[in-house]
Amino acid sequence: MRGSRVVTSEELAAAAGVSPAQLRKDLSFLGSYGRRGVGYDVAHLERQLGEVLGVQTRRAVVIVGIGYLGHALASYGGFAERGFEVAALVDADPQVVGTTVAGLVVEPADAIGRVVGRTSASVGVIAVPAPHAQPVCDALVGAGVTALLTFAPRALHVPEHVTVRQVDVASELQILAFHDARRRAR
Ligand SMILES: NC(=O)c1ccc[n+]([C@@H]2O[C@H](COP(=O)([O-])OP(=O)(O)OC[C@H]3O[C@@H](n4cnc5c(N)ncnc54)[C@H](O)[C@@H]3O)[C@@H](O)[C@H]2O)c1
Repeated sequence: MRGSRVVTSEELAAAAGVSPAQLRKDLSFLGSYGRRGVGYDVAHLERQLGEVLGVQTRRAVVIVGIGYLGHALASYGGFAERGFEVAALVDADPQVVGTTVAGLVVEPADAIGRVVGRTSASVGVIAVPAPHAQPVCDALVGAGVTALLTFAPRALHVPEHVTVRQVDVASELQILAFHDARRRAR
């Protein structure tokens, strides 16, 4: 697909791991219809998906909490190709502040307002211990962040205009264990 001008639903379906019929149906919901016998125009499809997913514009991301998880996230190279730029890193530990991680100097927690203002970040990633997650969330929201991804195992309270997604790997493992146990019991 990379470098191609057109792509068939069969090729896209194979890449996505779904059936061609399902893929055509899903894309049709987004208003994308391929040409019979030709396929989908790649550039057009990319634009259309970008519009629907709201990822056309590059978004700056601030990661708060540069411990094990924050380090791994900051060093992950895969966000840029999805339109997210890790623009700043923040931590409360004086031993961590001032160190360089993935090419960025870690900034102090009391600078969240300035950091968000400088980077125009609309996305905040929270990777601090659970008891600190709400104050960090409040600081990010107060600074203008409207989308939050939190790894802390704690429900966050946010105003209506803010979207929160919580990643809970432990829950995913529990779900996996549940399905595995059921399958073994059969
Ligand atoms: N969802 C998951 O599957 C999953 C997996 C691993 C960890 N976690 C969670 O992610 C979070 C981070 O985990 P970790 O292993 O990286 O922890 P860690 O202790 O290695 O790192 C936490 C970092 O947050 C910083 N911090 C603490 N309070 C802060 C504040 N108010 N402002 C800014 N920085 C602050 C600390 O200085 C530290 O560097 C924890 O809440 C943990 O429970 C979730």
